[in-house]
Amino acid sequence: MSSNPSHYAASSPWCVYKFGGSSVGTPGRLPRVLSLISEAQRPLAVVVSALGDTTDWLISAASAAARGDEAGSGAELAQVRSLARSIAGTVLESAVLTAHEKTVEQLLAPIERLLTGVELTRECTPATLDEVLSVGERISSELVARALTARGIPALAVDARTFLVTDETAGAARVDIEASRARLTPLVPGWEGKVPVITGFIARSHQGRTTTLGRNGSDYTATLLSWLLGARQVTVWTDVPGVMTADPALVGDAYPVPRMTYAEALELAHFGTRMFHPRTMIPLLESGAALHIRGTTEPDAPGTRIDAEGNPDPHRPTSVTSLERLALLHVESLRPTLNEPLGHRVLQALEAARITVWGGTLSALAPSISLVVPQAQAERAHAVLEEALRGERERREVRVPPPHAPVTLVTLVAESMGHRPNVAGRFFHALGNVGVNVRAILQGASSRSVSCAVDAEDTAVAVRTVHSAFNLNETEINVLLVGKGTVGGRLLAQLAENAKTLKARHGVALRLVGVVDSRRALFEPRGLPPAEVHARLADVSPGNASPPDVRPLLERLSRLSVPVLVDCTAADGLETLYAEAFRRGIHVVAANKKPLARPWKECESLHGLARAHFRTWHYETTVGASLPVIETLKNLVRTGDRVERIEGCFSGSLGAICHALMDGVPLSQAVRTARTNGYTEPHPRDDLSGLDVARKALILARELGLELELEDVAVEPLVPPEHLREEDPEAFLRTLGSLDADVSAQVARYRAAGRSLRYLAQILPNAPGGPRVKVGPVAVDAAHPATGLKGAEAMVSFFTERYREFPLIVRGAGAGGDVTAAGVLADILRLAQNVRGRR
Ligand SMILES: NC(=O)C1=CN([C@@H]2O[C@H](COP(=O)(O)OP(=O)(O)OC[C@H]3O[C@@H](n4cnc5c(N)ncnc54)[C@H](OP(=O)(O)O)[C@@H]3O)[C@@H](O)[C@H]2O)C=CC1
Ligand SMILES: N[C@@H](CC=O)C(=O)O
Repeated sequence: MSSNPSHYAASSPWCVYKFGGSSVGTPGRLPRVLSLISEAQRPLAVVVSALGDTTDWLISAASAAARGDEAGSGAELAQVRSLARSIAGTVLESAVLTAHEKTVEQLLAPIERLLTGVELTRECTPATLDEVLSVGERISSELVARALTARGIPALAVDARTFLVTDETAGAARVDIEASRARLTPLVPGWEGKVPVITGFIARSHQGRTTTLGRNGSDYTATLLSWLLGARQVTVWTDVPGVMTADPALVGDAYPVPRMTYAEALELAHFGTRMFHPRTMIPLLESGAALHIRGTTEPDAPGTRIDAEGNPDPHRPTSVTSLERLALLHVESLRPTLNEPLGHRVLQALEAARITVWGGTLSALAPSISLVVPQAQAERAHAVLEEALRGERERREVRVPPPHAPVTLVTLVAESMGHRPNVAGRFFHALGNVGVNVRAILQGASSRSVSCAVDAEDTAVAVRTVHSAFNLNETEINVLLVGKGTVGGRLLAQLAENAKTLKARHGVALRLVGVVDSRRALFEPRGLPPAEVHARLADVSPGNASPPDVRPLLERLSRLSVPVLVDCTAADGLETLYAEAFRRGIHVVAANKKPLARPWKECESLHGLARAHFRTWHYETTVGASLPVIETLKNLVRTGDRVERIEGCFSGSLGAICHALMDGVPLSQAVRTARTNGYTEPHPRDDLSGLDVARKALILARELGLELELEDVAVEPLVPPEHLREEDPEAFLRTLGSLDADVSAQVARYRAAGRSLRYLAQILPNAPGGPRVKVGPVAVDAAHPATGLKGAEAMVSFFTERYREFPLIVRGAGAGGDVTAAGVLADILRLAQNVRGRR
């Protein structure tokens, strides 16, 4: 190839369009292709691929023939014929159609004969296969040229074999550019005033054999042609609106990159973008022509322009790719130094065995080596290394462990890598934050990309996380909500109300992907509109399991970026779900106190599990709804203060009930009102028994590091225990009526004595004889700080070494759907803040 770019620099008025198989071979799309051609500037050369899946069918036909399967081969060819006929039928009138069908038959006849030969010899050589495949593009170019002509656009079908000259390599031939130029030059005047519709992918060897140009060969034909014609621009029309920031199948928010350099495109092609083959770029690098990738379905969208300049904006988007089905090979040194560095020998051995090495890390001094190879070649590569390092292994100098597979190579292609700080830092920080285990790090020598090998199961989350850390102004959080009652219901409303502000002001895109209640489950990874959840859930028929099994949903949730399980139930046993969530890399935000009140050891191991998997478990709302009680306590402990006493009214419902009683409201009515206002637990018995307050006290005590159990909390219920046996909440409320008179009389006595009924909690970490925690009703005097509490107000006073004279007091609404939901939302946002990949 030429080493003198200026000699063949893009300077002619020619433009080149290339249309892929789905653009020309999907019913209904060809008319759009014809319109795009008719509107394009002239002179225009068009390159086409084979229609739809024609190439795959031809490959199958050849394989069937090689097996001697005449019927199978015929069936595949019948598909080729049928598609050619049906697509032609959409754009050609009957007279032209008949002529076209005749041409198709003429093109297929020699291929059928060739396949008969293959059947007889039971062998399809690569050269024969090239000949068979060539018919696909020839049918396509005949069709498009005819359809253009029929629309009054002069066009002619051009077989690229008339000018593209290659070596003899079958399957991926090398183009002889000078010989091709010599053949093309005399042909071009014949194209005057017409659109040449040229076969992509195929060429002819010096010896006159049909050859093909390998994967994405038609793109290569188009860029080669642009070079030969001196065209300034090649437009590749595809199904997608340009080169995307990530694979849209993995990342819903991926968007087209407006501009990039050839070098970036090459890097992307190398590391997994299936849109173009690195070879496609070579003619462009030589001539300086721009490559434009545009979508046939959105022809007015700008698409992606690839040229020498790329995008000068320092905040331009960055692309993330993934290359899957790989394996990681290690050579581990068992000695601090070796006599001879191994890198060269290792690479040489793998190269001799024709094993593709996608990348690796090795250094001149440290002998340990990591290499990424195709999974299909991993076992062979392992054997090759064992053999190559036999001496070292026998001397116990190195170890070659079995390959680790499957892994995926995740690559960030960033032109700015080399000249902007913290690109790699942000890449790894983002992955670390979502707990993706980076198994090996590879930085390209071009300093234009950074790659790492991750376990295959982490592919989606890794790609999404890196994509959002670099390309989105927001952190995307995916929420699975369990429980949609008082708190969960208000959370849904707040998600609907605040979504826009959260995105615009705080850069957080909160996506609700699933909702579960006691009977039904709904999951939609693309997101559920929170306002529609109640109606959508009502449409789901309850499954056999009640409550539904949430574990399969965790699997799906874990594949999304920043997955969060939000527990707004009061259900028992959710600790097992949390454990499963942590193991799967899912964060937990909970209003449910029960998992925190499990036996100390169990609870500690759950915290340990969260830490081990780098997950967070936020539960601020479990004490005092959205009052900052737990965070305040954590801060006191973190900053080295010594907590001497915690006390207060921890229950919003009991606060409201006591306050109503003092106002002369009967107990049964006070409890019913508290329940209606959403202050009580699903079963109000949990409040009146003191159990709910005991759980809160235990949660705070454990935050102090006290190894206490729920049974260690001394609990005095608000009403006598014999009235706390009814299981059904409604029936329970009715039975409370029998207590109304006694309770009212008692409260009247307190009032007469200038006292008020309050339900207090006290934690004494340093009490003589060991920590003491107690909760129960107290008739407090007028001077007591709890006397002033109104309605559902809660209050937590921290008496510490630093806050001895004047305690640190947290006070405010201690229950209610709205405040609690706001606290849950705040916990989710706190998590978002922590996991955010910083720019
Ligand atoms: N209310 C408040 O002021 C505060 C409450 N909290 C805590 O918030 C949690 C929720 O309270 P609240 O909203 O009042 O309770 P609700 O009874 O109003 O709602 C509970 C929800 O959980 C669902 N649910 C119950 N069991 C299961 C299960 N096993 N699996 C899946 N879903 C289940 C229920 O389903 P279904 O709809 O089918 O019945 C319902 O949607 C409790 O743990 C409470 O302690 C914390 C602070 C304040
Ligand atoms: N039932 C609880 C609700 C919050 O945890 C209370 O009354 O405080």
